[in-house]
Amino acid sequence: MIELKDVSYARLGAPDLEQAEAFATRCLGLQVAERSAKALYLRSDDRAHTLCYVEGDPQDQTVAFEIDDAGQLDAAAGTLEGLGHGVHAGTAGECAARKVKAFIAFKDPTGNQIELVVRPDRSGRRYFPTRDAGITGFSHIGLNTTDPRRDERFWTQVCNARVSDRIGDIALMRVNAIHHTMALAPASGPGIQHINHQVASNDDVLRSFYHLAEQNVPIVFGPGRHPTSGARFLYFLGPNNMVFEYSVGVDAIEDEASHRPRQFGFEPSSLCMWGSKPGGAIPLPPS
Ligand SMILES: O=C/C=C/C(C(=O)O)=C(/O)C(=O)O
Ligand SMILES: [Fe+2]
Repeated sequence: MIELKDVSYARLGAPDLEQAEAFATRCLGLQVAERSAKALYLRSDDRAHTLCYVEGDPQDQTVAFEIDDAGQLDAAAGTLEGLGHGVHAGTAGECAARKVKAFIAFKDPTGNQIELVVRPDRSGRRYFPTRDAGITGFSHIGLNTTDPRRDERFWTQVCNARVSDRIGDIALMRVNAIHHTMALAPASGPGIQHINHQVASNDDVLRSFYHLAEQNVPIVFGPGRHPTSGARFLYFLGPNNMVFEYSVGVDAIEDEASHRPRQFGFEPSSLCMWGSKPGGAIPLPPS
């Protein structure tokens, strides 16, 4: 079994790094860790980076998960190869570009680009963004799936993901005590469906709602509260239509052994207990 410990970073292709930087710093509230002509590294917590925009095609989207050590990385490569997944071991240059000691890259059954990393860099400096969005860290991702049952089997039986809850066929899966680190969202092809950052308080969610609306950032869902994890949330669009989420108050799974996934219907009330519906925000009064 491949033992995922946590989500580590997302790498997104972007044709316009300046636009990505403006969004990340003025809207989302990340800290620029490093910038070069071809890449922009962003921090959201004590890690050296958790999001990297790389000059290129926005369809090029990768998510990385941390595993414990090099021995487990070798074993993971063997397991994946045995199952017919092509595995690429990161070169020294590729490891440096990801700020990790070692990694392997492969595609999940939908074709999502996944990296497993060992010893991602931490920063000795405190995370200190230019905009105070109250972010406490990169927490989970939504991953597209073209076959939810197949991909749930892959993540739970090959990796150590456990289903915390399901909404219709959307599995919310954990790899540690946090309610979910990944959510599988039915789609017609691979890709990252959304990127979540936790914030410190309900106030942060609502402050950002007004801030983002003022910056003309499209709000696509919320403010609301998920019945599944209990989190208060806000979803909005970033560069190249990537969906970002702020949330606060995601449940922890208290007792790993006794937790049973709950089944929610695929309907608006399963997505938000306050009545918000995906696709539209509360209209703001004219200023
Ligand atoms: O629309 C449902 C989303 C549920 C949750 C949650 O329970 O927190 C998410 O954050 C998610 O799937 O992204
Ligand atoms: Fe989410």
